[in-house]
Amino acid sequence: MVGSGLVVRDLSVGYGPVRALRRVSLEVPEAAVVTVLGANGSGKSTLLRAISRTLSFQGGAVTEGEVLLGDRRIDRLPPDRVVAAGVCQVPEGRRVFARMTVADNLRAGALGGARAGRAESLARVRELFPVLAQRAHQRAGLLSGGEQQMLAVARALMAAPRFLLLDEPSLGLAPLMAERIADTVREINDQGTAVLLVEQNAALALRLATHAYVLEVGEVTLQGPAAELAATDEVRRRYLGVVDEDAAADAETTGARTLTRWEG
Ligand SMILES: Nc1ncnc2c1ncn2[C@@H]1O[C@H](COP(=O)(O)OP(=O)(O)OP(=O)(O)O)[C@@H](O)[C@H]1O
Repeated sequence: MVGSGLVVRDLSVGYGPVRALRRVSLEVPEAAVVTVLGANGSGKSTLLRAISRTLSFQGGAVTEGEVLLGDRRIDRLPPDRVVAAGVCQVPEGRRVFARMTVADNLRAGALGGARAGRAESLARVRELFPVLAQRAHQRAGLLSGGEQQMLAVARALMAAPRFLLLDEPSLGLAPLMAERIADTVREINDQGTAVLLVEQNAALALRLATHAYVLEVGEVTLQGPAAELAATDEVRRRYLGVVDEDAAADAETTGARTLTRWEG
């Protein structure tokens, strides 16, 4: 799969004098689910913004490194061209257009994608999220928090991305709704879309992902197969401890063989 995936290489990012990422490297193979775990402020959103080229809207800039999609560098493209290249971000905080209808939100999402695939994309999101089809003519601001998150994901899918960047999709949702979102992420991936998932809910993220990275203060400190990462003392204590002991216990049996510790 190497060669067609999304590759971040030695990426450093600053917001003025604030260094938010230091030489971060990561790979999302085609059709994989990869997760990035990290505490508040560790740089997770910054990483997604750097890939989607929306950093400048937040006053940030890449200072070194590159982002590749297959053999093509995408770190100099404007954000709409990144979408057209097949990489689409769902930002944190379910930013839907609250005054617009559900249907118009979806139409807005399709603007970045190829015109030819629009009907197909719409059929796909209707099937994934029947509730959005039922509420097509309702204002998006009237949807529940979980439904708004579905709409944010659906809107991104309208551009028919090959790589979906998800920023904390479970944030602020009740456990049952978070599970539904997780099921949807799995289904989206089953349909062939690769997912780069940023999450504070490590138990949920490690269940979905095949490969995981831990970011601490802007640096990758640990990476490896998700099951093996979930078995490490560090991840269990810092990211799984209180959240989900069952996941940690399951993971314990898998052992940790191929983890790579990154030394600064
Ligand atoms: N627009 C900005 N201007 C200045 N500094 C910023 C900006 N956005 C983020 N930062 C800083 O960059 C670092 C990384 O922040 P980032 O939001 O990427 O972390 P995060 O892991 O996504 O955190 P959270 O889970 O709280 O969203 C933090 O030190 C943060 O204060």
